[in-house]
Amino acid sequence: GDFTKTAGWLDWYTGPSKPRFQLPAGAVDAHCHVFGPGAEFPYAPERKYTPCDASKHELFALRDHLGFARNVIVQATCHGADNRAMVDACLASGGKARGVATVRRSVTDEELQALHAAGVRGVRFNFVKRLVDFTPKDELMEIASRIARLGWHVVIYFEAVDLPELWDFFTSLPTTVVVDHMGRPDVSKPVDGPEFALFLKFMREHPNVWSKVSCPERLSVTGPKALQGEQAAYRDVVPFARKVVEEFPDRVLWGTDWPHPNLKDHMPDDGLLVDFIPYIAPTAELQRKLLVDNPMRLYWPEEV
Ligand SMILES: O=C(O)/C=C(\C=C(/O)C(=O)O)C(=O)O
Repeated sequence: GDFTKTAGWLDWYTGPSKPRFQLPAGAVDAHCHVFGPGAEFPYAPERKYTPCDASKHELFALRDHLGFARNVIVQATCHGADNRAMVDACLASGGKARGVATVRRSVTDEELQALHAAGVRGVRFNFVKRLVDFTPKDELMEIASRIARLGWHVVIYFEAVDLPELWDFFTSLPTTVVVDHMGRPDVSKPVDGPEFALFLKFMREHPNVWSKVSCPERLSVTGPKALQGEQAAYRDVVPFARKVVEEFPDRVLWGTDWPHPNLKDHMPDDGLLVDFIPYIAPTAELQRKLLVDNPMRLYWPEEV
């Protein structure tokens, strides 16, 4: 396959800083990926980008460097419905990683059982048009019904402008639903404006809906530069993420999103991303729920 990087696709940040923020014991990086290595785990022919290789070894080294105890490894679109790289990393983690897979309606019950045995606890439905082609809703609902019987949840990735048209489908899903990156709000709009209000309504009216308050680097207009003094990096994202954490403290997750696919203008220092957490979860209790209690309840319920 073609292992060259797509134009402008940045490699992840080499030598991330040590976070100043001390993660609580047992913290979970609840959104990250492994890519390839392409020679062993080829990228999907239908992919819309070709990443650089990003192995389980580098992921686990980052986990230890930042102070996380566990990972949730999410299938990315560059591997399509070929979950082998993610499964390989889960199996190599010694029980410290769970997975979220991508499956098609053709997946067999035996394949689902094998994914469960490897530590998979959810499937991912991606609606971001630059990443995937359209999948019929009846196929997705069929998959959701099948995996619900395994006790799995559905992770959804979509852009805020598409929430209205996806609303009926999302609110019909028969499982816990976890939204990636708050549904990508436009943070140049007011946090109390109608666009973000629709997302908050989605969570308010549907207690089965959770959200990751991750990826400020994807959403921010002000960027990674912090103002003098106490201002956070990606300060324009803080009001949005903090609102979700404070209103739904038991239904939020956080992740690095390493190795940060498809970022073009800058590559975040993962240590800096961890230092963003206290700005959006300002108390020790909120931090413990966000980083330990919530991901453990969802991914390692047998240990809670
Ligand atoms: O990694 C992310 O969560 C975000 C992106 C990519 C994917 O999720 C993917 O390829 O599956 C993106 O916004 O490009």
